[in-house]
Amino acid sequence: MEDFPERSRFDDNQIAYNGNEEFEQPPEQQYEEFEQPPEQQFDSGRGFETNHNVDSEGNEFRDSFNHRDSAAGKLFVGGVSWETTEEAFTNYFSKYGEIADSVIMIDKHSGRPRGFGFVTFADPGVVDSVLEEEHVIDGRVVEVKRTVPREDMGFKGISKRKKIFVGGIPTSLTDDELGEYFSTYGSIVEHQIMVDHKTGRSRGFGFVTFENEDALDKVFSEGKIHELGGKQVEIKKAEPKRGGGDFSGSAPKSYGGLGGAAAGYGAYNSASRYNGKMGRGYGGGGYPTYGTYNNYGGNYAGSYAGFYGGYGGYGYGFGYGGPMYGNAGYAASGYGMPAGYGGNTAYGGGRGYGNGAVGRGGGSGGGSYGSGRGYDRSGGSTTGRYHPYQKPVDLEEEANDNFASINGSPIGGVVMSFLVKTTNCHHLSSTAMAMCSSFCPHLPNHFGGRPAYSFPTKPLSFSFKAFSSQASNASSEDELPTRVGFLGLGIMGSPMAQNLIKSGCDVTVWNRTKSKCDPLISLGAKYKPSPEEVAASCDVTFAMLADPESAVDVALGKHGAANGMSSGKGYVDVSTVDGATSKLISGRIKSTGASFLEASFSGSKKPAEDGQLIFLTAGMQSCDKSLYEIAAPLLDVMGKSRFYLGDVGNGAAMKLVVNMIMGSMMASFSEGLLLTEKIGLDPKVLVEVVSQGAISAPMYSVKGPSMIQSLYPTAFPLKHQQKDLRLALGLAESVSQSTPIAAAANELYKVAKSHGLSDEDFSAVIEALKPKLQQ
Ligand SMILES: NC(=O)C1=CN([C@@H]2O[C@H](COP(=O)(O)OP(=O)(O)OC[C@H]3O[C@@H](n4cnc5c(N)ncnc54)[C@H](OP(=O)(O)O)[C@@H]3O)[C@@H](O)[C@H]2O)C=CC1
Ligand SMILES: O=CCCC(=O)O
Repeated sequence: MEDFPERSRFDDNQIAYNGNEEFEQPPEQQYEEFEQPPEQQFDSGRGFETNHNVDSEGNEFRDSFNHRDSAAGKLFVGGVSWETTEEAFTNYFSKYGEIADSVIMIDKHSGRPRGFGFVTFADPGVVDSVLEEEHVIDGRVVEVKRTVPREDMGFKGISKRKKIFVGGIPTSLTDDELGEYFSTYGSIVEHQIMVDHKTGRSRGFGFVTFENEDALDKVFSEGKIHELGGKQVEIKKAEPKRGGGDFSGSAPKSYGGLGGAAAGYGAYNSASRYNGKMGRGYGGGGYPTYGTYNNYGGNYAGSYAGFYGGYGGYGYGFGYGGPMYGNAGYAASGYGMPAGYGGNTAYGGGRGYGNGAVGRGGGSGGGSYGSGRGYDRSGGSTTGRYHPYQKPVDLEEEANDNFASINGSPIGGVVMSFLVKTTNCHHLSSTAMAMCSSFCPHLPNHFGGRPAYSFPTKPLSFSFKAFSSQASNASSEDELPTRVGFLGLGIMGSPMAQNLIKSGCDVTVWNRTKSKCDPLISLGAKYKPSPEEVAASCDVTFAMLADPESAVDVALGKHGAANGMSSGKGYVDVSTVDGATSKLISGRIKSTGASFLEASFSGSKKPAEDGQLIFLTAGMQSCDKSLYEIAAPLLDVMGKSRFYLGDVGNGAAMKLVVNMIMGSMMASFSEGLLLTEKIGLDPKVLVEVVSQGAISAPMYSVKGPSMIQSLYPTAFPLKHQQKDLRLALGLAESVSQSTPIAAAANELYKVAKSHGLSDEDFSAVIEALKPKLQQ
């Protein structure tokens, strides 16, 4: 699904910056290791945040008192309901003694509470008794922790910032050129463009350390955007790394998933530390800040939470990384919550799981690469080894990990039915692994896969060969084709084409409604007045059209793309269509001597903006192989992973199955929301409850709050969801598979459409269940 980069490009950083503006910190810092358990991260309270969340203008937080003077009586209070007012918060604690100060932290961007606060007692002596008790404010159990002055945490000297992060560095820029540019602001101690350790290619960002802070002031006095190597780069103050790095330890001291950016302490040693409360994942500060739907784990989890997940918001299992994205696994007994609370881009890559009775979260996420490796297989020692960049993964280790997670996962049933022996599958996730067939072919060298361990074999009834790959590994050696066409600039096509442009491709666009081309033209795209002319002028042409009819029309109609195709060119259809349509287009394109690739995808608007789509490709056989290799780096610009599913039609089929599930989930969720309300319960609480349990899905947490308000900002139009259900039902029919749930859901979407909700987000299906629409 939607919303949620390693590429040797700025997109890495874009996720952190452009995709979600919340984070103040460059990715490198977001991924720095923690050495503090969550409560200590909070411990320093505003003092801490002063270091980490306040931007260069220093205006993020209310600051009504000096924490250094008052730390003795100061407590951190986490898990505070959004509903709780400061007055209620203060009143609650006043029963323990005179309050010197109290504050609920507010997100500076959204103005919303961040789910935690601080209370300072005039008499530090009362703190112990407060800590001894359980606290419930406005119906919600809150966590109260002692704070520790930052001075005691070994972060001294942190304010001496002389280092900047530079993002968006053109890949052609050299280290020397970086140094040369910034040396005009002052003496430089060190400068470095970060490179992909595997390929040696620039990752599009770097660091410059000045000799003194004056230089820093000078460089920032000219703004955060500088022109370097002909491109605009963005500078940020960098935070010094703190210690830590290896989180190996014994169970009682282990942290769940030390992951990436907002990494989320998966389920921080829940049993022992939290007296048996399971799965208190301190996520990437996800708790209070619901992003928009589009943001999924992104905004939501990491949202404004300050850059180290654990610091800012107070996870409580609200971040994502849940089954759909994060592969946050579930322990067979008692889970460690679907911990991964990603940060900024936060699809928690988290592998939360645990084999013992003690759930260990596997929080992760954070940007794209939080490895979030915290887990505990047996209740014994825990390896919380953290590496800022998860990729490449250790196949064997990960395979084992994922096996554990699959077993207990709520999607386990589905996944297990796909489980087959895998060889040479470059593993991405449990889902990805599950997709690899026993016949997984030898991947092209650039896939770099190593033999993985074998899952228990269960034969597939499908004959396709499948493999998956994480985007960055697959195409690292490939060059981007220079001339790329893009047909269809709707909700999805526009951000996808935009990412191609930003990555340096020479993009030519066309859209039926020409005005939608204008923003892309202003970004540097060329325009051609017909699909035919786009195809004729490009090496590879992508099509992102509404439905089978428009996909056929644009590809095969008068002045359609096929007319401009010829040998050596490629056509990649990324629209959601049925297999038959895909085969029809493929056949006609191939008849021109060109190649065809099917590449539908999962993910919606925000992942499209963030280059985090999940491609479901097919059609590499025979003549299309080279197109696959050519298209792969382009798909990697737009997406985070690719599955290869075999013959043309399989990509479409997989996409339809995914969307069939999604459509039913949304319909069912809608019923639940309305039922909750009808029986006098708070649907907001339902959203919270769901988000903390096994059925958690980003979709619910992100869309739920707006659905409750009858708001449906469109990310995925309802009409397309109904189209996908219709096509999926056709697919099911073709193999005599019974799909009564999807059929019922389809009817609901049809009702919604008939009431004019076609262009609303598909979550508007809830309206079809409301009495006024049912009459
Ligand atoms: N939104 C989402 O979250 C996702 C959508 N998808 C799928 O991607 C496809 C596009 O989705 P999305 O961008 O959301 O949809 P939009 O409705 O926003 O865009 C549809 C695009 O198709 C074009 N189009 C429609 N009819 C015709 C036609 N007859 N001839 C030529 N062009 C036509 C539209 O042109 P014009 O601007 O002129 O109307 C527009 O460019 C759909 O198949 C959808 O199911 C897949 C994954 C996620
Ligand atoms: O086809 C649309 C899928 C939307 C999503 O994956 O969030």
